[in-house]
Amino acid sequence: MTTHLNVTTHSFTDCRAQATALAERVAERLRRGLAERGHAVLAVSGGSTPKDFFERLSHEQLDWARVQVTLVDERWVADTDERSNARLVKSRLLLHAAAAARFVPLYTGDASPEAGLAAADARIEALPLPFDAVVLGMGEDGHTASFFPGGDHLAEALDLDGTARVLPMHAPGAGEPRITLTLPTLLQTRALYLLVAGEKKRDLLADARLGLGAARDYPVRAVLAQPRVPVAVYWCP
Ligand SMILES: O=C(O)[C@H](O)[C@@H](O)[C@H](O)[C@H](O)COP(=O)(O)O
Repeated sequence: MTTHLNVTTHSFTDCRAQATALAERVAERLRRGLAERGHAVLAVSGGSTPKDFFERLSHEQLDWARVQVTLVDERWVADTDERSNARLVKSRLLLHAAAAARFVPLYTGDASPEAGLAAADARIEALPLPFDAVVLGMGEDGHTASFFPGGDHLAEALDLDGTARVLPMHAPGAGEPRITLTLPTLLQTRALYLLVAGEKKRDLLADARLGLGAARDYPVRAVLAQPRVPVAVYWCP
């Protein structure tokens, strides 16, 4: 098997500069989608790293009313919960110019991700994919989206030949039940970004790229090693 590592890293000494650069890049992608197709679709991650990027992106001038924004994954909690990625996107991204965007949540209000799966799947199916841009993050355990080590649907979620668009995920490190877009769904994108901060994550990513030691099995390696879409890593200390 040939391993393709089509990864470019953009390193910044300043995290605000990183957030600004990625916001400009993503806005450019959205503008191109609007110009060429009349609409654009963006999928973003939750967590703490993208906050500055979201705020910066929210000020970009473009026709947000024709942009749909969804999540690469969601913690199965109400959108009022402080762990909710929807809450984060609403409070940090869908403001200013970006307040006009249409948000497509993954959380359905059902009791479990399994119970909400069909409805969440229908929401993603209704999007005019491919995405114009997908922005991933990464945890220090090597997870990305909700592709957690030891996750109950991990193999299925990473299967490039799989047909599922979204899957539930339960994992020891996940905190709560999750729902996640699968890797083949995330790779239906015109541009793929991985936004990471900190030296520990930089080293982990370097090991994952080379397939060294424990990093060989980190779920993020599946993103770095896939042959379909180049990955642009945006890193700051
Ligand atoms: O809902 C989530 O947890 C995310 O989408 C997840 O994949 C995130 O990107 C990483 O956990 C990094 O999170 P931090 O930015 O908080 O380190």
